[in-house]
Amino acid sequence: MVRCATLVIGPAGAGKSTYCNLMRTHCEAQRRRVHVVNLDPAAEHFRYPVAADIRDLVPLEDVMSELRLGPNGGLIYAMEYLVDNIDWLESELDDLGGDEYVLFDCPGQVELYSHVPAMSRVVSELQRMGFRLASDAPKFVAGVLACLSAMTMLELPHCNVLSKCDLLPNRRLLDELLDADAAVPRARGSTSPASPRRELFTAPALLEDWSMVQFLPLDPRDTDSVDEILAQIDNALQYHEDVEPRDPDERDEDDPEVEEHDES
Ligand SMILES: Nc1nc2c(ncn2[C@@H]2O[C@H](COP(=O)(O)OP(=O)(O)OP(=O)(O)O)[C@@H](O)[C@H]2O)c(=O)[nH]1
Ligand SMILES: [Mg+2]
Repeated sequence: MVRCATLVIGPAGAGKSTYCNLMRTHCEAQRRRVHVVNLDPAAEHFRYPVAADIRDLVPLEDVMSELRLGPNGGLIYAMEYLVDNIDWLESELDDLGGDEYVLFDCPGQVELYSHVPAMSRVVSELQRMGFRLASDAPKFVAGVLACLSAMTMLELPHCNVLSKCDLLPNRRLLDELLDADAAVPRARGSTSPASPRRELFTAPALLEDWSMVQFLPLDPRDTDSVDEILAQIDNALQYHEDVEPRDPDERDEDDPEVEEHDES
């Protein structure tokens, strides 16, 4: 049985849950079954069918009121509680059955990916369960250091997504920014005083020089941009190597059909 999963991480409001729903819909249109698991104890609304929900194990409100913790302390406690009760997640994931591709919609708090070991322990446990993992971070350029921190802490293949590119008034500027070969000579050769725009050109280009961080633009209206991200993740996970081909007419009884799901 192939078990592949992506951890979708990124700052609060970056678009993690939207990404999970978009990727689920996109994969299902290609007859690839995807499960989305909520690992954010503070989440409230879902636009995707939730295959497993950490709030069933440890609701954040209960942690905060019973232990008199604030939202951040409560979240860290909840993630550590998950690690201590990993059997619960293991059994939920076992129930999904079949060839699995799981998206984990993760909490946004950066400390979980920098100095608190809870998320890297979750990663180790998922690997012990036989999951091939990649992490996928919807972020903007300013998040690059947080992104590097998460990459080194989680030690997983990583695909960095620039979310919300549909909101850009000038997409050409972004494409120039992401074109490292063009940007480096321009930034290095320039004699003009440092400007925010020049800094923007230099930072991602140098990082790409060191093959550390690459960015993929995500425009939810552009199927090609979603395909490109999926292809990068599949490549990192070697997803297609072991997957059994499915009959195009085959339809599993438990194929998800719910398009809109609101827990509130
Ligand atoms: N235009 C546009 N809006 C987006 C995109 N992705 C997310 N949004 C919007 O951004 C807001 C936050 O998106 P979410 O998917 O809830 O972000 P999140 O990272 O899951 O947020 P938290 O779980 O609170 O950390 C919502 O209003 C989304 O509709 C995108 O690619 N384009
Ligand atoms: Mg979310």
